[in-house]
Parts: sequence; C-alpha cells; structure tokens
Amino acid sequence: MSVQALHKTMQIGLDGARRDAAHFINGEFTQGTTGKSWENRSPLDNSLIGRVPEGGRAEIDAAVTAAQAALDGPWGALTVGQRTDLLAAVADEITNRFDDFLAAECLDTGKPYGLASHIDIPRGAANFKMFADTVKNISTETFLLEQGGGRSALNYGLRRPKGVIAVISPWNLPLLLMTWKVGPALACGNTVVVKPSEETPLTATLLGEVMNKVGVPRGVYNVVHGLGPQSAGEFLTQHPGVNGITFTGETRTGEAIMRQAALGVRQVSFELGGKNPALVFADCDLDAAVEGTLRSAFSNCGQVCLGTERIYVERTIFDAFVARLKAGAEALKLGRPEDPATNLGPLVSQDHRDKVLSYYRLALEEGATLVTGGRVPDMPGELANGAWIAPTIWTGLKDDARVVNEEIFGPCCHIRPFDTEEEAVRLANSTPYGLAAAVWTQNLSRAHRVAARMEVGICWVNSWFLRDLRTAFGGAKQSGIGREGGLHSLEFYTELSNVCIQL
Ligand SMILES: NC(=O)C1=CN([C@@H]2O[C@H](COP(=O)(O)OP(=O)(O)OC[C@H]3O[C@@H](n4cnc5c(N)ncnc54)[C@H](O)[C@@H]3O)[C@@H](O)[C@H]2O)C=CC1
Ligand SMILES: O=C(O)/C=C/C=C(\O)C(=O)O
Repeated sequence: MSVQALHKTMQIGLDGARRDAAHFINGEFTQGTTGKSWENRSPLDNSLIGRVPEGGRAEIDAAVTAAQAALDGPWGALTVGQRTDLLAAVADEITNRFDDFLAAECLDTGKPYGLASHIDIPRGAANFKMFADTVKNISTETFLLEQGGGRSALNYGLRRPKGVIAVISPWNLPLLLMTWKVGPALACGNTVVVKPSEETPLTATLLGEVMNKVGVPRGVYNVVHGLGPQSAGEFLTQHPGVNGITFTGETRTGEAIMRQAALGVRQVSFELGGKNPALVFADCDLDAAVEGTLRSAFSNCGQVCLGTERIYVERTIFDAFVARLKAGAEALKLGRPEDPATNLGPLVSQDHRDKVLSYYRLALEEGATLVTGGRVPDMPGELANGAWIAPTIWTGLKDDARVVNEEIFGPCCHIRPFDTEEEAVRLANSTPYGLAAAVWTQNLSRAHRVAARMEVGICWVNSWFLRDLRTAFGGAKQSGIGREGGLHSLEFYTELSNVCIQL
C-alpha cells in the first residue's frame, strides 16, 4: 500500500484529506486555542502528512483539570476488576485497529512495516494487557508488631494511585514507549496527560479514538501536542496539578525536566540515553553474535536507546567479526515501509539526520577508519528528499573520541579489539551512561561473571531486545532514575501507605 493510500485508511481526530493531529482533552478532539501549529512531514520524502496543533498553558490546564476530575469521579469509582476489563478492551481495540496504528506509526517515523508490525504495535496492545493482569494479582506486606504485655498492632500496606501522571514520550518507538507508561499508570488507577514527541503525533492521537470506543471515562487519557521548552512539555511538567512525571528521552532533557519537577517536589521516573556496549568473546557463536549485533546496531535505523554503538571484540576474532558485520550492514536494504524487502527506513527527520551526519564527519576528523557507510545514500525519485542515511561502521578511534563516548542515535557503531576479559569489562563500563549491554560468549561462567559486572539496567547474554515485560527495566548511572516493568512499575505509579491498627 502506498503512503498516499495509507493516509486514506486512517481516521484521526478531526478527519480531513490530510492527517492532521489533534489534542485529545476530556474525551474530545480539539485544535486548541493558541492558533499555533507545525507541519508534520514524512521522513521518507519530506511530503506533508498534516499539521499538528501546538498546545499552550490553556490546553495543559484543561487536560490536567479533566484528569483530576476523572480521578475524583468515574475513574476513581471503578473497582480494580472494572478498570482492568476496560484496559483489556483497549488492548483488544488496538489489535482490531492494527492496520490504522501501523499506518500512523509508519507515516510518522518511516520505519518498515515489518518492524512496526512485529514490535511497535503488538507491544502497544501488550503494554495494556500485561499491566491489567499484573494489578489484579498484587498483595502488600503485613506485620504484627508485638508490644509486650499482651498488646500488639497490625500493620498493613495499602497502594493508592499517585494521581495525575505526566507522560513525556520520544519519537523512536512512539506507541510502544508511550503505552509502556500509560498502561501501568492507568492500571494502577491514575489518569494521564501525554505530551508525545513533536515528531510523532499520530498514534497518541489515534489512541484517543480507542479510549472513547471502549468506554474509558472522559479525562482519563489526555493528549496535548507541543514542543518541549516554553511549550506544552515544560508547561505540563511544571503544572502544580501533576503528581508524577515519567519520561523517556535524552539525558539532558531529563535534567531539564527534573528541574521542572522540583517545583512542588514531584517524583520522576526516567529512562534516558545510552552508549551501549557489546562484548564479543572469541568463544561466542559467531553467527549469532554477528546477527544479533547487526540488529542491535542498525534496527530502527539505530534509533533505539538500547542499541549498540560500541562493540568490543576479542582480538583473535576481530578481523573476522568486522568483515562479517560489514557484509551484513552492506546487505541491509533501505526502502519504503510497505516493501517487505526493506530492512531500514530513514531517520526520523532532516534535523536528526544533520545531527547524525555531524558525527559521521567528526569520526573522520577524530581519525576513524571507515569500514562502510558514512554517507547519504542515493535514493530514487521522491525518496531523494527523505532523511536517509547509510549504515556505518568505524574502527580505529581512540577511547576518548567523542564518537565513542556520545550517544549518536543513528545506524552506526565503532568496533575496537580487546585482549582480556578484564579489559573488556573496563571498556564497557567506561561511560557515564548505564542503560544496556550485550555479551556474546558460550562460556557459561564467563557469561554470569561479566553480566554481574556490567554497570547497566539490562544485560543481554547471547541476545538483544528480548523483553519480558514483568522484569525491571531502566537505566543505571546517567541512563535513568527508577525501574518500570511488572511489579516494579507499582513503585512509581502508586503511593504506598502503611495502616497501623492498635489491637
Ligand atoms: N529513547 C531515547 O533514549 C531517545 C533519545 N533521543 C536522543 O535525544 C536527541 C534529541 O531528540 P529529541 O526528540 O529532541 O529528544 P528529547 O529528549 O529532547 O525530547 C523527548 C521529549 O521530551 C520533550 N521535551 C523536550 N524538552 C522538554 C522540556 N524542557 N520539558 C518537557 N518536555 C520536554 C520533547 O518535546 C519530546 O516529547 C536525539 O538526537 C537522540 O540522540 C531521542 C529520542 C529517544
Ligand atoms: O520497553 C522496551 O521494550 C523498549 C524500550 C526502548 C527504549 O526505551 C528506547 O529505545 O528508547
């Protein structure tokens, strides 16, 4: 199906010939009152997808007020069973409208259908289903305090929703990462105001239709579009009616949001940037290590915070690994989302490509050997106007090179040899980030030993992006604050109080 045909399949908010986005406030689609908007352009060919309204303080106020009213009213009055039934219905409706969500996500991001239909959209549904199941089965602690003389007191924990949660989400996995926060927030009984990334407004808007269709009360799920600083993002995170802020995105943005959250001492949950290492030992299954590293470096055009940008390979297999990764990268097919042969789409925007290209230039200035890529590829027809970029591999950089230390967020990686396990661990940990690592070895003892020493939130062994949604997920060091996933999400999305009863 062509992108033009996809435009016609979708019915978003204020429907029209173009796919204009809309705020979704108190169960209604609206263009808001600021009169400001921006163009949403396709990263495939720079064509106009539609316009996106920019929300201001009035829209944020209206959304937070609606969210609070829903908490005080119909949403707060539901039993856990009624609430989780509604969230299961949300999951089912996302699945019913799979093609609409797929079209919207691929319009905004240009990512291949093959990727979005296996990862982004199913996870959008699973994030509601899994947390609905989780909250039906939670218990809290109980302690009997023995005071002596036959007296005692019973203590038990109670979990209450935190209140109105601000969700600030990025553009790389828009539906997946937004619902990863909205799912547990609603399952725990909160209401949300979402500020999606300005690059990818469509799936958050479309989810509003799903909420209305299945009967989620108005005000429970709100969306206000806008930018970050001095716009909807900042206004939302500063709003005194917001009780907690959850954010996925760049570390420096996390710092800004943390300052905003300090007003009124609101709690934050952050999943931030990374500069993730892969350690490839000579005793690995080389086929699996090459295939896994190809995915971890290049999937989603390298726009995955868990992706690998630093690869350390034991010297005895270094040349073979570099040659095989190069061959794999050169075999990746760039193309349109709907083409089943496509492996890689474009980057999300021209601006982001400018940023990634600046690192491609910097790598050469810093003395890298270019193994492959490093350029803008020739694309046919109107695709020549898109944000395309070639998958790129470097070797030969010094450990203190900026390209080896700064998050680039593009389809690129640097490969460096190592001689000992100790050296590999030291190199992997020599970063202020601590999100993810991948270890490739068939030596079980080494796998456990090295994994235990990785200063990260998640360490994959002989795998990558294998996600069990019940597990703790988040970043160490400058890669985040807190953990979400399964029961861990309750720590942020609920307030735990202790009841102490003198018996
Ligand atoms: N998952 C990740 O780790 C991601 C990392 N990035 C990295 O971040 C770089 C910049 O990309 P951006 O889209 O600009 O990411 P960003 O981190 O600046 O923005 C993410 C979200 O935060 C919002 N935001 C920005 N400033 C804000 C503020 N002061 N208050 C409240 N909200 C604010 C944005 O509007 C957007 O919704 C990329 O080049 C990439 O390197 C980008 C997207 C995701
Ligand atoms: O929750 C997941 O499975 C994936 C998370 C990925 C990111 O947080 C990211 O790429 O930003």
